[in-house]
This record gives sequence, structure tokens and C-alpha cells, in this order.
Amino acid sequence: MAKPVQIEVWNPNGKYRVVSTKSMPGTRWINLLIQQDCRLEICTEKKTILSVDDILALIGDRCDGVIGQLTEDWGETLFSGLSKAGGKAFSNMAVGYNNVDVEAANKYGVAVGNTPGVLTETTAELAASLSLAAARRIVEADEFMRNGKYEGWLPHLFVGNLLKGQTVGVIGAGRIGSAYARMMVEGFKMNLIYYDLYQSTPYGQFLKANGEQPVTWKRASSMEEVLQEADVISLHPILDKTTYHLVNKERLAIMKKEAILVNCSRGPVIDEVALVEHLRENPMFRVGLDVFEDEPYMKPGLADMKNAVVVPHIASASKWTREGMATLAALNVLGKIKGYPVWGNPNDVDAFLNENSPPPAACPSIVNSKALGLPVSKL
Ligand SMILES: NC(=O)C1=CN([C@@H]2O[C@H](COP(=O)(O)OP(=O)(O)OC[C@H]3O[C@@H](n4cnc5c(N)ncnc54)[C@H](O)[C@@H]3O)[C@@H](O)[C@H]2O)C=CC1
Ligand SMILES: O=C(O)C(=O)CO
Repeated sequence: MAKPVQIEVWNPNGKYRVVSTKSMPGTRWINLLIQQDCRLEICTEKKTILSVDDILALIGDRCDGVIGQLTEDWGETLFSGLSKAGGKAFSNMAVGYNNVDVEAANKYGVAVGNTPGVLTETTAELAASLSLAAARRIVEADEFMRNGKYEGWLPHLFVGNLLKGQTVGVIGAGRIGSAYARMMVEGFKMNLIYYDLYQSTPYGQFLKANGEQPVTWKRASSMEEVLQEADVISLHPILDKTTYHLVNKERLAIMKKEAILVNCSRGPVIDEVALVEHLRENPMFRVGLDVFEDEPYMKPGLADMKNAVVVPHIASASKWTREGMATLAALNVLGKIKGYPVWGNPNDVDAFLNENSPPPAACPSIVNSKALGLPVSKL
């Protein structure tokens, strides 16, 4: 028998029981659920990462849907528990869903939601920030100032890399990768080279179609081509078996000695042990990392590396985005409970984010909608 977990209850007499494993930013998501007859239970437990047992205790004997987090292990045990409690809806408050076993969800007929689009620009802005922080050694210089080491201007003090006219490489040119490319190309006039396993028409072709060619751009036929040519490389693929340790010892070795590598995707896309060794052997090589292989931990030695800028998985952390993620996650769960169809285009979820009008009667983004045979909205 799992231990009880602390909760806060909204609309106690609501017909549908929805659980959120965390408090989330904003109040719109709460209001949307309670206005539609949901009793909402928000876990208020102090620990950051809930265990499977904690979540089973939250689900209890009767639960219609759960809003969960990317730190949780949504597999066979939780989907079976949710299904036994009568639940058919789960949504991650994240676009990435590598923490979810979608096959297990399919087996129990549970819809799995995610939150695309609303975090694209915010995440790309953090990748751009990390690129600049690494290129211009901002964190090292800040520490130097605060430690009272500044004695006056010097020709060699914190010399870094100029971006203008250099080449930016993007691995995984989906929503976020393309937005990052746009920022670096338009903002810093960098040339672009990108690699994506599937995508064939991202930003470069958009520029061409608009008669604009302020920079050169090309699609690489292999990831190695990007690693060899680019001065700044940003990783934006999903995490799956094709991208696990995509950047490993051999691939680090073919990058330029003074290159900058940024990761705002998922930690295991880089072999972090190999990265620490590479940073140690190549002091002019720099990284900007938002994600880590074994979060919340860093591999031994990484924290000591002056050529690494590290932040705690905050790429989507703007107020507007986090409130929007909460709204999309809540609407995924609510929509499934109410029997709404699935929104036709998960790349355009703006209609759900407009605070001045009620959201469409649809689930914004359900990743296993085809497998479950869910109808598509005609709105
Ligand atoms: N650090 C953070 O806080 C955040 C991290 N993310 C991560 O970023 C990922 C991407 O998000 P979106 O751009 O919205 O997704 P997306 O699906 O639009 O883009 C992912 C791209 O990766 C490509 N891809 C897949 N396998 C590949 C491979 N083996 N090699 C090269 N490219 C490959 C896909 O074809 C696709 O174009 C998410 O899945 C999530 O893990 C997203 C938001 C915030
Ligand atoms: O959405 C995601 O995938 C994140 O990592 C957090 O925004």
C-alpha cells in the first residue's frame, strides 16, 4: 500500500477527478479544469521528483486523468494503475516525452499529451543565450569580477569568439532548431548548416522563397559534415534510440578545436563522460548545457570546467511559456475526458493560448492519437 501524498484540492464536488503531480505556473489551467466540472488535486509534496509509488498513491482508486512531469517514469506500472482507476488521459507538461513509454500507454488505451509550439521561441532563446555566453566567456568573466580580480583593461582579458560571418550548425532542425537557426542567422549574420534525419524544408528554403539570401545555408547529408564545418553547433533533436550519445568521443574529435557546442535537447544526446574529457584536453572548446545525462547530477569533473556554461534545465522557463505549457497539458487531459477530437495541427496551438477567448473543443496535442484511433478535429 503506497504512502499518502499531500495534496491541495480545487472544486471538491467536481464530477471528473484530475490529478496534477506538481503545482504549475498561472491559474488559467486551473480555471479551465474547474469550469468544466473537474475536481482538481494538485500534489504539494515538497520533494522535487515523485516516485512511481507516490504517483500511484495520487492516482488512487478513481482518477480520470493525470498531468505529469518530464522527471517522472511513465511506464507500464503507472499506465496500468491509471487504467485500473478508470483513467484514459495523461499529459506531460513538456514537448519531449522520452520519459513516457507510449507502447504501454497504447496497451491500456491511455492518450498521451505533450505541449509543442508554446516553448519553441523561449527554448531557442536560451540556446542562443548559451551560445553567446560560451562564445564571449560571460560566466567566467562574471566570476572574475565578483572575486575582485579585475585590475583594469588588458588586451588578452577574456578573449572569445566573434560570431558574425562564422557558421552555425543545427542538429535536429524541427521547431526549436529552426527558430534557433533564425535567431543566429538573422541576429548575428551567421551562415547555416543543418542536419536532420527527416526534415527537408526548414528555414533556409523559407529565406530563398522570400528572395532573401543574407547568408549561405545548406542541408548537410551527414551529421559529421555539420560537426566538421560549424563554429557553433546546437543540438535540438528528440531523444530516442537514434539520438542516444549522438555526440560521442569520435564525433567530438572531428569538431573544430575552438568550436562551441550547445545542448538544450536532452542530456543523453551527448556522452557526458566523453565531453568532460574533451573539455579537459581542449581548453578553447566550449559548451553551453541546459540538460545533463543523469539529471539532476553532472558527470564528475564537469562542474570544474571553466569552458562549460551550465544551467539547470531552464530552456522553457519564461512566464508566458510555462503558463502556456500548463494550459496545453490541462487541455489535453480535459479534452480526452470530455471526448473531444484531437487538434489537426500540433505545430499551431495558438488558438488554445488566447486568454481572451475560450479554447477550441479539442485536445491540443496527443502523440498516440493514431494508435488509439482518436478522431481529428475539423475546427
Ligand atoms: N531543454 C528544455 O527545456 C527543452 C528541451 N526540449 C527538447 O527539444 C526537443 C525538440 O523539440 P521540438 O523542436 O519542439 O521538436 P520537433 O519534433 O519539432 O524537432 C525535433 C527534430 O529532430 C529531428 N530528429 C529526430 N531524430 C533525429 C536524428 N537521429 N538526427 C537528427 N535529427 C533528428 C526530427 O526530424 C525533428 O525535425 C524535444 O523533444 C525535447 O526533448 C524541448 C523544449 C524545452
Ligand atoms: O518541454 C520539454 O521537453 C522540456 O524539456 C521542458 O520544457
